[in-house]
This record gives sequence, structure tokens and C-alpha cells, in this order.
Amino acid sequence: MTTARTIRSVRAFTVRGGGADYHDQRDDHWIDDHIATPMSKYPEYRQSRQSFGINVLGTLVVEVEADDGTTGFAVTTAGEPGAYIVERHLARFVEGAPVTAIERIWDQLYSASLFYGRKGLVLNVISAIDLALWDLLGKLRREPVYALIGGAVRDEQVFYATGSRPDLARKMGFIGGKMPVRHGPAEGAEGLAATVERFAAMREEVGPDFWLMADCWMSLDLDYATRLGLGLREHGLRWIEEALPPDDYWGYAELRKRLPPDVLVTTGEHEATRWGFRLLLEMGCCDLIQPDVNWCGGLTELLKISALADSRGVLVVPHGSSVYSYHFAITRHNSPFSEFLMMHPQASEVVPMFSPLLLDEPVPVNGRLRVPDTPGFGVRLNPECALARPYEH
Ligand SMILES: C[C@H](O)[C@H](O)[C@@H](O)[C@@H](O)C(=O)O
Ligand SMILES: [Mg+2]
Repeated sequence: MTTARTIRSVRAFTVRGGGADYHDQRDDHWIDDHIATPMSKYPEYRQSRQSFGINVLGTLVVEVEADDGTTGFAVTTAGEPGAYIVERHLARFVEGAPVTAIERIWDQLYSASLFYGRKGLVLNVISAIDLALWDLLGKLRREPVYALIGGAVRDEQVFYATGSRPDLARKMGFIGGKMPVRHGPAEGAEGLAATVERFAAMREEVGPDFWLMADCWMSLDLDYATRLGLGLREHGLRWIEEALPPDDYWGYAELRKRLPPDVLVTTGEHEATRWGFRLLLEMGCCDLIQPDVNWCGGLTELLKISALADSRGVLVVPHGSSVYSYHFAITRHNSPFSEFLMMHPQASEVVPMFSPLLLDEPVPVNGRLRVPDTPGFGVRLNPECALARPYEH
């Protein structure tokens, strides 16, 4: 009987090179090629996001083991600092608890870390622990996680692709392509014109109906974002994403007022908890939200966030996060499509998002995916990826 099972131990491992910290790539990858960021105002940090440390954390793997030896695991972007938080602080709320006590564990993890957490790294860690618990519960009950949270509302999920080649994504069957914006305000009118030209050329490639989106990765200011949104609108921009820093709720609300309704304003991948998303929704910051289930508080919190959005008719289109978002999105009416991050260095092939860390990681075929029925999240750790356990408790 599952409810009789308790959690015997929780372990935190670190690993480098792709995985959940998917920005941790080799240097010939599109994802690190002159993409605009809040650091782009400093020329020395403009060419490469790794130069300012986007991949400094690396992947955290959290493993939970039940008293019968069954294990579940999940991954996030947190590396060694995350491992420390698990082993030295949060493990005490997991070990000894019933495997079904997911809500109570979440509340204790969040409440006990409030004095130093609330968002960012700590919520990434809480997300990984939460997802590992759902993986364990699915394995004990021999059910895929999506079946534990209400079951699929559609047979398959459709995807847009994020990467440098929306023209190739269209040929692969994706419903749209999201390109990173490469120039921020510090590169002036020339940079803005270059972005508009790049979009215009891509629109020529993909035709009039294929969705094209711009991902600004928190790099712009309100005036620049307004001008860029209006400029790209001429080339059928579907949405402008994360134009401003995540804390500028007021800026997002104003940007949404300034842009015409056919250009959606989106954000959320660096937001966390039901309270953060409540603020985005109640302040009218965006037209759809993009929480990352490995960062926003895990599946337990994302279900709450999704209900908030659903009550206001707002779509939830999770940021990347591989199987962890697929099992969620397939069960939600207000998550009709998802993101797939093209992790091939030239964005010319479909490869697993968290490669090489997860075995059996499903990928969209012709832009769509049926979530496998394998218990838990249906993935295994690749034994060829060397894990370290820096803080054994
Ligand atoms: C492509 C973007 O610059 C980021 O690297 C990506 O992680 C994220 O913003 C996304 O929406 O996929
Ligand atoms: Mg984004």
C-alpha cells in the first residue's frame, strides 16, 4: 500500500555539461551566440552569456528513496549551492515523511526557507525535490505522473521550437519558432534595426502563417521594447517574451498597454510561486504566462499557478523543462501547446532537451508528442554522466 511507504533518504548530486542547466553548452552553440541580456550594456559580456556566468550553477539531481528501496529523481538548475540546501537544510522535511505527504512537504520546504528563499535558486531546489517526490509516487503507484494529476485532456501535445532556425523548425512540423533577440538598448538604433531585418528575412523564409516570436531574456527597457514590438509587428510577431527584468511588473503592465492586442506580451520563466504569478496576473503584465516547472516551485506549485491563470482565461505555456512540463501540460485545458528548446548546436536537429543526462527522454516528432505511459516521469539518469555528491549528510 503506497500510503504506508515512507521516505528513507534524499540525496543531492551535481553534474556538469548540459542536462537541466541547458545553457551549460560547448562554445559553438546558438544558445550562447551574442544573445541580448541584462549584462549586454557591458561590451565585455555581450558576445557570450557564459562570460557573465549563465552556466555557473550546473545541474542539481535530487534523488528520493522510499523505505522499500524504490527511488524517484528530478533535476534542476542549482548545482553545488542547491546540493548544500538539500543536504544541510531541506532534507529534514523529506526524510521520514510518508511518500504521499507532497503538499505538507512542499509547505515545510517553502516556509522553512522563506528567510533566504522565496524565488530563484531556493525555488529551483524546492522544485527538484517536489518533482522527485512525484516521480517516486508514480513509480510506487506504477502510473505516469500525468495520470496522478487528472489525466490527459488531449491525445498529444503540439510544440513551438526555440532556437536560431525557425525556418528549419517549420519544416520539422513545429507550430512556430521563437528566436533570441541579439541586440539590446546599448547597441542603439542599429541593433534594433538589425533585429527587425533578421525577423523580416525569417518571415520571408517561413511564410505568412508560421508563428514567429522574439525572446528578449530580460534585456530591454520599456521604450526599446515598445519600439521593437511595433517594429516586429510589421513582420507578424506573435509575442514578445521577457522583454524586461522579472521584477518590473509595472513595466510589463505599461508595455502591454502600449502594444496593440495582436502582439502578445509574455513572461514568467524566471517568476516563482503562486504569489509571483498572482502579481503578474492581477497587474495585467502579460497575455500568457510561461512558468518553468523546474524553477517555479515544482508540479505542486505549478498546479496552483495554473488554476489561478485558468480562472482568468490565461494560457499557461511552460518554459521548456522537458518531461516535467509535458506531464503537466497534457492534463491542462489552458496549456494547449508547449515549448521545445532546440538543443542541437545549430538548431538543425531535434535532440532531447536535457541531453545527455536523461535516458528515454521523449522528443516531439513532427512537432508533436504523446506523453509516454511509463511510471513517474518516465526517464532514467544516464549512467555515463558522472554525478558528484558534494555534501553528504
Ligand atoms: C533562448 C533564450 O535566450 C533562453 O536561452 C531560453 O532559455 C528561454 O528564454 C526560453 O524561453 O527558451
Ligand atoms: Mg524565454
